[in-house]
Amino acid sequence: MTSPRVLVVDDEADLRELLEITLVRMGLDVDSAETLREARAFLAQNDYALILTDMRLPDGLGLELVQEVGASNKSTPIAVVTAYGSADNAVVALKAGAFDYVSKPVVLDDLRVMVQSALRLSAPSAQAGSPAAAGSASRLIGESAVMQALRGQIERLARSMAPIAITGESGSGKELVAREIHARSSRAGKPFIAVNCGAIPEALMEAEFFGYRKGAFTGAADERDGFFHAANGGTLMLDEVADLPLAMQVKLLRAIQERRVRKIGATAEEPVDVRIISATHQNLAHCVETGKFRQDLFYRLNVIELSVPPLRERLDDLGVLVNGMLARLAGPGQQAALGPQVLETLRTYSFPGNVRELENVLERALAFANDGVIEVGDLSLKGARVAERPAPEAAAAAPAAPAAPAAPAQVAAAPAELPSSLPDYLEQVEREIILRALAQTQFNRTQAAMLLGISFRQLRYQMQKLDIQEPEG
Ligand SMILES: Nc1ncnc2c1ncn2[C@@H]1O[C@H](COP(=O)(O)OP(=O)(O)OP(=O)(O)O)[C@@H](O)[C@H]1O
Repeated sequence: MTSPRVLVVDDEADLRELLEITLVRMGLDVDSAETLREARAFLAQNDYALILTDMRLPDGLGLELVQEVGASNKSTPIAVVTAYGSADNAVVALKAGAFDYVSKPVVLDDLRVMVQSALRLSAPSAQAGSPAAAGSASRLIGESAVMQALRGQIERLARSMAPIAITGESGSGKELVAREIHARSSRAGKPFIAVNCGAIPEALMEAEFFGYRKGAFTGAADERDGFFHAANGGTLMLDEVADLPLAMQVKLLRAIQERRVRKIGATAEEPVDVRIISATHQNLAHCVETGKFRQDLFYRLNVIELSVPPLRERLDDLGVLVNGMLARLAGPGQQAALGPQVLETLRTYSFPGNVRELENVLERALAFANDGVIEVGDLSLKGARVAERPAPEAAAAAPAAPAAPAAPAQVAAAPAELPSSLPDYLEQVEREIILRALAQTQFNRTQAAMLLGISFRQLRYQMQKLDIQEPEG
């Protein structure tokens, strides 16, 4: 079996030699070129598992090669060597389609990690074993034109290390898209860690992201890894990234730029190999304008933007989405289907909560449905005018009666004032109880969470969900 072949393009003899030696020691065959012209000649003759090019070459920029390789249909991973401190070059190269970059002076460990990652991409055996190549069922449902375009982008982006910023309304599928990118990448065998940046108390953030050494602070009884270590070799998704406090943004930028993290209480930094995907339903550029988000971190995270369209802009997918969800929601051996006009009714709804709301609507409707067949009356769509269902007593009183005909006008309204929407009612109750607990504890969320027997994070999450804000001042 022949060794994978790598093309090194660099006019600096010392660096070229260092790269060559390192790659040969990794068991690779290496060709070297000093100019773009030589590189093109090699590329015309051979297929490479990886191309590694310097940015500045005597007859042009390495970037040109990145673009040419990207435009060819070979999809060879190409990485650039960038000058020290030249974050701009790295970002520009990644935007142009580079697989990854290493900065000068080249740290050999970083180089090896990058090369191995590239080789996993080109190795046919590795691909055959990966869930992606096995044609693994994608959880991302949808055949509309926008979804097909999104799938194409996912496939392409899965082959690079470029940071991706996913935007889209709440519940539109941002996390699912991030998971899909990870699952289709050479990192699929390593962890995917999703972190809700808004749900971590500020005081714990550094420890959560970077970990800590034993004894680093009171309560640090054992050494602990942070998210970066946990995601090593894989993907770290920073969800609701706009919620990061400014102080943490600085530390995160450093970690992303240096690809190194220092645990609290540690003296040395440790290398981490993590692909960053960020997501937010806010307008991050606007957060930069208002000073809530650092421009430099924005620039680093936003190398590639991916936008997930809201469900109301891809209603063509409603049918397949519903089928996929019902198949999952129906218990084993049970059926779950839509009755007449249900799909049409769903089509008229705007789904402010997007796919997550659709899931919730179906789950709830299925709980009300007879024999697993959801009727229009089983749907409860916020603010939508949906035909009323017969009063529950009518159904309960005649359980044997098959599908009662349309509600007769004389069915009396329930005397005990049933809520018109159970979820809305429960939200209201939940809000009142949380507010009472917060009032009792002068808005000390830790204590309030304890009073309610839930974790701090759960409370914070519920507060966000119900839009409960701490009073000013
Ligand atoms: N295209 C899709 N096919 C199947 N399920 C989907 C699709 N899009 C979203 N979902 C489902 O909808 C739910 C919400 O998706 P997800 O958590 O990815 O959204 P999000 O945009 O990250 O939400 P948030 O902004 O609240 O973090 C999940 O249960 C997910 O599995």
